[in-house]
Amino acid sequence: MKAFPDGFRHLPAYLDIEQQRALVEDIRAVVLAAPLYIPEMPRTGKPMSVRMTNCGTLGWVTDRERGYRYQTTHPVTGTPWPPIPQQLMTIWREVADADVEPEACLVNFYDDTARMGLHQDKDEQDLSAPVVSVSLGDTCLFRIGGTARNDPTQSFRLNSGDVVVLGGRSRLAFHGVDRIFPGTSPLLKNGGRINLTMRRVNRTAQAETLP
Ligand SMILES: O=C(O)CCC(=O)C(=O)O
Ligand SMILES: [Fe+2]
Repeated sequence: MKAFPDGFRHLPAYLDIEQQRALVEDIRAVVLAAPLYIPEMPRTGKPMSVRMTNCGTLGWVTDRERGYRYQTTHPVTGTPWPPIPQQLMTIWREVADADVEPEACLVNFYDDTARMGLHQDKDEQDLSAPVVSVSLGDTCLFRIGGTARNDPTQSFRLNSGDVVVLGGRSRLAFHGVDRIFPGTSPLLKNGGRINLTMRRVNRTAQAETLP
């Protein structure tokens, strides 16, 4: 048994190839409605290597001036995000063990050289719901540690169709993507990797009114 933090789950090959193909078609439609854009690091404006878009009532965006945030509209086109595809909502209901629905689904596209530095997902008000991630296309090397940046980390491969749940004590675990392994999946015609992360952002109205 690997010593991952409580609440971390890796579900290998959660989606079969037909489910993966159907999801890719859904994401193609999302990207047509809400094109991938190049996110910028806060303050420095340094472009990230991953291209992004979102679906859901809220989307996670970042640029030099305003930094990391959730908003209801695409930062470039100004239009509302398309809805989260039903297949993704079903995965959330199956694995999230939460009584709320996700508001945001971040769509990350990695080309062969893209990566994502070690970070926490902590821009959400509601940290009781997990982050649920779905991987499609080329395999990546994923790294996860503890809740402090310098905690020891472990690395493993995420393959197309894998689902990861960051919940409980792993909800604020540092994690990142060190590299993509090009040519490891035939799913995406032009190669690369898609990662979809569903997040609950706002606390529920019910929770706010309880004593
Ligand atoms: O691509 C991945 O597997 C992780 C993505 C991620 O950590 C994020 O979008 O916050
Ligand atoms: Fe993340």
